[in-house]
Amino acid sequence: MASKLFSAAAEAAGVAGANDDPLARVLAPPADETAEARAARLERAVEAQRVSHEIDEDIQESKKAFERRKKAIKILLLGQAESGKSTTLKNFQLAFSPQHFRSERAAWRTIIQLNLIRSVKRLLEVLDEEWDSELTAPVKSALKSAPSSPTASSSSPRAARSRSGSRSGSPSRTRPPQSIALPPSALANPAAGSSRAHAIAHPHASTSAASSSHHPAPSFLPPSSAPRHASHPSTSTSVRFSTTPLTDTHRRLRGRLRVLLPLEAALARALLPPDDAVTGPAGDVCVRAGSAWKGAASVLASSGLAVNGVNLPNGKGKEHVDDPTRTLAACKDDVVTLWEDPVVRAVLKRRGVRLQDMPGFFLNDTARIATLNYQPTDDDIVRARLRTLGVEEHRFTMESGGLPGSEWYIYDVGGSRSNRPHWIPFFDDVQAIIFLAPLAFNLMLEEDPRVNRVEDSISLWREICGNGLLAKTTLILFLNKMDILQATLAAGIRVAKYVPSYGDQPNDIQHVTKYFRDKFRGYHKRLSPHTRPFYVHETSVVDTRSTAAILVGVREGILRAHLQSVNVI
Ligand SMILES: Nc1nc2c(ncn2[C@@H]2O[C@H](COP(=O)(O)OP(=O)(O)OP(=O)(O)O)[C@@H](O)[C@H]2O)c(=O)[nH]1
Ligand SMILES: [Mg+2]
Repeated sequence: MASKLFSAAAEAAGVAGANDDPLARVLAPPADETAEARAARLERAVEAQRVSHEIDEDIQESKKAFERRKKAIKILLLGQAESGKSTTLKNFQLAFSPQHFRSERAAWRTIIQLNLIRSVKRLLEVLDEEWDSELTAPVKSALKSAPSSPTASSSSPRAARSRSGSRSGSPSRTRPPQSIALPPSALANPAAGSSRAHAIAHPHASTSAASSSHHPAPSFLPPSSAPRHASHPSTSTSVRFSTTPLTDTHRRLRGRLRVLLPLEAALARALLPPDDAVTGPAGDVCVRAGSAWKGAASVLASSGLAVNGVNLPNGKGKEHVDDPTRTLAACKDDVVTLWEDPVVRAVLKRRGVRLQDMPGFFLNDTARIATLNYQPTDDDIVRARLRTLGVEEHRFTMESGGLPGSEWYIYDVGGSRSNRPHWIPFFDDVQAIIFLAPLAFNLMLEEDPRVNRVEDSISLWREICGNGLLAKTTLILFLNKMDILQATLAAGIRVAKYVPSYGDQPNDIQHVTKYFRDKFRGYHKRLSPHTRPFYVHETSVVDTRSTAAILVGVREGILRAHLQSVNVI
């Protein structure tokens, strides 16, 4: 259309005065036009025609893309933060578009290094908390005449964090238990909070009730156990004495590993322009949807960085960043020694910290990852943690299976509460929702540590089931992280302690899964605007093999429903 206008103008310019077209008259060259002016005018007309062609082609392309998208199958991945949405997406890519998945391998190397550094950082924090708390440990009357130690009279920020119980391998993990408070028809009423793992008895715990009001509560006690006022200040005091099994060797290791700490921020800066790199609630690096982090990370991973500097791929010019790969490799043995040390493990256990439950946990693989020529395996990529912000669109062309060559769009969303309003615009244009709900009955939300994770998942599920915009959408529920549920139950953690209505049913995986599955099924049945089938799968999406088998079934089911809805079958 645009090109027709310009060609008409160019033609008119060439044959000015040859007809009565008013446009041609307006565009006609002046009668006394020189040869040079004519040449310049014709050149401009040709350029205008070229631009016009380009615009026409763009419009055609957009129309085709719009048509393609309209016909394509669209899936929305929903669920709370850390439920496994992005991991499910990676499984889709690995199963149905493996070439594309593997083309991003280099980008994930940097993220996995970041994940490893983050775990080391957390490990060092726990050791610091341990050393801090030994300085404030109270002792009883044997020392009652001793003056208070100046080191014990105030609390360090680390010790304060430790007391608050808000930090652990998985930040929500060490919260004192809170029972799930679901709507009346869901689970039972909340029960009073009680102590759990992190309140492991300390050798001096029994003395705490008498500790002085001038001294902070000992960090090994949950906040609820800490006395508000001292009843007998004269019977106890705090002095500096060693209660920790950690030794000078541990201090030396910690000292050497501190070199890793600045790398996290430096890598994040190198990966992304400031507007795209964001720090998550747990202080982790995350990126906004649509940012070019994969390109930047690939460049960073393959740039063969010099020891002391790197040209940043984000176009911000030169900045000096220690080569993370070399620094990590230099620290490899120290990280392995510290992580495998039985005393360190005992301290972690006593403090109720399970680093292995942290998203993006790679400490067990340090010897393999902290090397100069590390290349991530498929499993590493699937297990890597990068928080999603906003909504990411991923387009697939199916390489095999039903309807090969068909186009699929998968939308991966950020699951934390502040991200949820961004989901709604996608509701009226998707055929299926895969809803991920880990049965983390003993964990709290990171963004609101008062809210139990299963409670949050169930109330989200209720909203999805009852939403009118989604009345015709296929809902597929993944009860995810079954491997973690299995380990939690095997560790003797009882569901009834957090979900009183669970009662005295057996605390095994079959009964627990059935209990929660029935809750989800009940809401699906009761709240769906029209009757629709309830699809549910028990998944551990970090297990790529079993997930691939599940996804083949899911894909065929969605395809069939889609074809039925457009009356093809
Ligand atoms: N053990 C285990 N870990 C899992 C499972 N599913 C996901 N994870 C891990 O949990 C972490 C969080 O998974 P993600 O897929 O990033 O979670 P998400 O739902 O995309 O989270 P947001 O982007 O914050 O909304 C990652 O480190 C995953 O490797 C699972 O079934 N078992
Ligand atoms: Mg995600």
